[in-house]
Amino acid sequence: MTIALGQLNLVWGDPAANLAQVRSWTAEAAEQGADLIVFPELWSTGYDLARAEDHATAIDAGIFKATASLARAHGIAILGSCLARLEPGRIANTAVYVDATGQTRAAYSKTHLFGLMQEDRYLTAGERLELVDTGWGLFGLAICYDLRFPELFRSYALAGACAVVIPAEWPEPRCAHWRTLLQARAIENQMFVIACNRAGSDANNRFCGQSCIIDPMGDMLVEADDQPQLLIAELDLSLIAQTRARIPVFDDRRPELYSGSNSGS
Ligand SMILES: O=C(O)CCC(=O)C(=O)O
Repeated sequence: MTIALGQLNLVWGDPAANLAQVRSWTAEAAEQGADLIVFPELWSTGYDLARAEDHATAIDAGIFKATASLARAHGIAILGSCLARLEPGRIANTAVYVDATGQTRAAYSKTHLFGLMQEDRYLTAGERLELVDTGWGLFGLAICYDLRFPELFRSYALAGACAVVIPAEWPEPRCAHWRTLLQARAIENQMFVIACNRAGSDANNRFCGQSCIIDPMGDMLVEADDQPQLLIAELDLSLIAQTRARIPVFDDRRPELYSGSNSGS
């Protein structure tokens, strides 16, 4: 499976300008043979949450519909998050996976809202985790701040995920956390971690880029710097079984000793 990461510099509050960038990068990724392209968190608007009411649409309309058409036109799956109107009065930061025929296969609303970006003021948290069957394997969905919650990743691993995909807008001052936590999630769960951050700045933050794909041993298959760029890497999914056979973490777990939501088998 070949995966592209579209590390864009976003235009604040301008879905048309951001969609134009997404269009051209999707075409390029498809030309280069990618099966899936991942874009950053809230790629159509950035963190323009004060105008969330204006930007949000149902996941079968607006920016989501345009993304589905793009996927169909180029025969490539697309994942990234945008503002979604889930029901009247409820707006969420929602990552949607559309397959290469333009079908919406999964929608995950960020379950851990990030107070530093005022998400708790404007958005409603998602209430469930979401796995998508990509045709190559099950991928778990997470968004940015979710990275700080290892239980979410372990839940996906226990449910059979071979990768977790993470669109993000992760600010520069905590770049070391981004890199370290992504690597830890890949190593501890012996799965692929596919993370697409944004580049550039908005009025409040500078973002660190460093989008990457990490394999089940924790090795970087591809890694960006802080500039806008399109990255492409091929995943060898057999590495998951190889890694788990060599270091059998999942056989050696002692769930009976753990408390909390991951105490099951
Ligand atoms: O956890 C962090 O430091 C960054 C999280 C974040 O920027 C987000 O969730 O949008």
